[in-house]
Amino acid sequence: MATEMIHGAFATNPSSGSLQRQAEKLRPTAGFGSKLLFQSEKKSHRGVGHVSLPIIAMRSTRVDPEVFPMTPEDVPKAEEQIQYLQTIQELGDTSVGTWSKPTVRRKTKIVCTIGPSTNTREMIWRLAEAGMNVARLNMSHGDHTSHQKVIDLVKEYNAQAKDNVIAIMLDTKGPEVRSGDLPQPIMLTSGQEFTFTIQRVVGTADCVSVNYDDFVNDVEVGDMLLVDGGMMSLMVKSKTEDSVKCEVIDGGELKSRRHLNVRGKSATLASITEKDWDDIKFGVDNKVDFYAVSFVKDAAVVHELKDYLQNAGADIHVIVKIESADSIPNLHSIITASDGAMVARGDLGAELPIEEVPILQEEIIRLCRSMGKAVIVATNMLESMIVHPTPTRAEVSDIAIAVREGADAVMLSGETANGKYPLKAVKVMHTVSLRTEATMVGTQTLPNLGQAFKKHMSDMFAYHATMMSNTIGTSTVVFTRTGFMAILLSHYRPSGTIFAFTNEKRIQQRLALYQGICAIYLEFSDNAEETFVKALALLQKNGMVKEGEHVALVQSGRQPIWRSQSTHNIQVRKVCDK
Ligand SMILES: Nc1ncnc2c1ncn2[C@@H]1O[C@H](COP(=O)(O)OP(=O)(O)O)[C@@H](O)[C@H]1O
Ligand SMILES: C=C(OP(=O)(O)O)C(=O)O
Repeated sequence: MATEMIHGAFATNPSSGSLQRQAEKLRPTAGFGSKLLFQSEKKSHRGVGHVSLPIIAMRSTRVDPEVFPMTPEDVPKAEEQIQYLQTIQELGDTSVGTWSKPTVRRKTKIVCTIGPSTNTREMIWRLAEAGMNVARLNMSHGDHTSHQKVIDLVKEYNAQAKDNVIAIMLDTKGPEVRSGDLPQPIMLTSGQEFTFTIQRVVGTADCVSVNYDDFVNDVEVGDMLLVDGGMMSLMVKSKTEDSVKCEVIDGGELKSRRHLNVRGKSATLASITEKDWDDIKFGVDNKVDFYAVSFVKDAAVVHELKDYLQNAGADIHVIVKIESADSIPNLHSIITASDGAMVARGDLGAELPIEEVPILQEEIIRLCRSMGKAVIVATNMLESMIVHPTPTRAEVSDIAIAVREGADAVMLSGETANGKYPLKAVKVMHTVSLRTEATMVGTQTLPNLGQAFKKHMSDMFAYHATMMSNTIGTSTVVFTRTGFMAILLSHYRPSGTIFAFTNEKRIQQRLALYQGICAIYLEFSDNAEETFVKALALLQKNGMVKEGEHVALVQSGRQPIWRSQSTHNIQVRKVCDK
């Protein structure tokens, strides 16, 4: 039975696309060489009911699986089973059992860009209370002093928060091409002539500077220039040594420092610029949790950054922004080298035809999930809420699609950075995600985690813990020092919350990005059982689990915590009053 379940984890997803098929080829074929023991234990502990279903794998050499049946009292009674099936039929849902009713928490995380609308103490607090999980600092704007202030405020918030800590993501400016400063916004009208110059000048009604000296060399007559992600477009008509003359095709209002893209082309600049290295060092000094690296084109740049971080002794995860046309042929190697990816739809939809964006979004999410990497969907999610208090129906659908596709997080940019309704935008994202997730219970297919976890014992335990918690409709409780096991569980997308206990504040903060994880700081004691009891009591005290509720409890991972007692351990426990 156990062996069949393991194979089930790697079953082919019939709806998979080409990238998934590629990942399928990498799937593990061999078993895990572990010994499974199903045994019952009736010891009662303070705040914890009977240990009903421990599954423990001892460290062992390869042996055939040996399965012991559950004790009769662990098998639900016949009438309970009938009631359970009736509930399933009524709800049209295959995972929520009658064993327990866990509290519903939002699983998809929310990334908020912090800017002039939200960079105060009051707004950081209110954003966090409204549902922000990750604060994003866009290094294309502001300076180190203003970003430092935000980092300090988030850390101050985290110091007093329990289960709701906020991760910090530093987004590099990268080799982005932007128009220069204008004294005030100007109107571009279709048919008019307009010039971009590489000279550092303040813009006028018919000319603006560009921040990239090779711009003149990179563009050719006939190229289509997109301003502000395609809000305006201009056709290149002629070039001189330092300027590019264009005809405005689609006009609009041009403001200071807007994105400039050439349709179908990536700038021939290194992905990490001198300014970026300076910002990266600022991130190391401030111990941020994630870098979002702009305009990554190949895996080499990710390796370069990871080497730098290792030499600096910095434990910061690297999220690659997929936004460059050049990155698409290298998607697999780029994502393999990284800790996760962001579908940066703004620049992506400017460098590539816009109709490619939803297709790439789906494929990038699928690829990340098959490889056990985090994935964020970004840009324009609630764009109209920058100026309006309610979203368009299309924006609501866009969030629902990202949630259904299995993104770890959805992101707000201008909506929270400089919009009029930042808190309302977060609330909309929260409620739409929660509502969508409620329709998905038990329907999320398990990802093929590919070769990253090939033959790793923890992979099998994550799979079985997910099966157990889905079958009986429980939350999962995991103990993790590095975050590895919690992240692995998250990729299996169990239907209940993953309560991840860690004794590292940094890990608690990092886990804020991952789907379904509620990370809680806890000092681990030398004794495993004492720690389990303390963790369940804490969950109960905070109303995260209720008396009578079951939880699936996991102790596994790359660095098992209580190594002397066992390396891997899954149990089902019933929470009961002291
Ligand atoms: N730290 C900041 N300081 C000032 N303005 C900011 C900051 N972060 C964001 N903004 C403003 O919010 C807008 C939307 O944020 P974002 O989408 O991250 O930027 P962009 O689209 O320019 O890359 C920016 O264009 C900028 O006007
Ligand atoms: C997220 C994006 O990047 P940025 O906001 O840095 O332009 C994007 O292009 O969609």
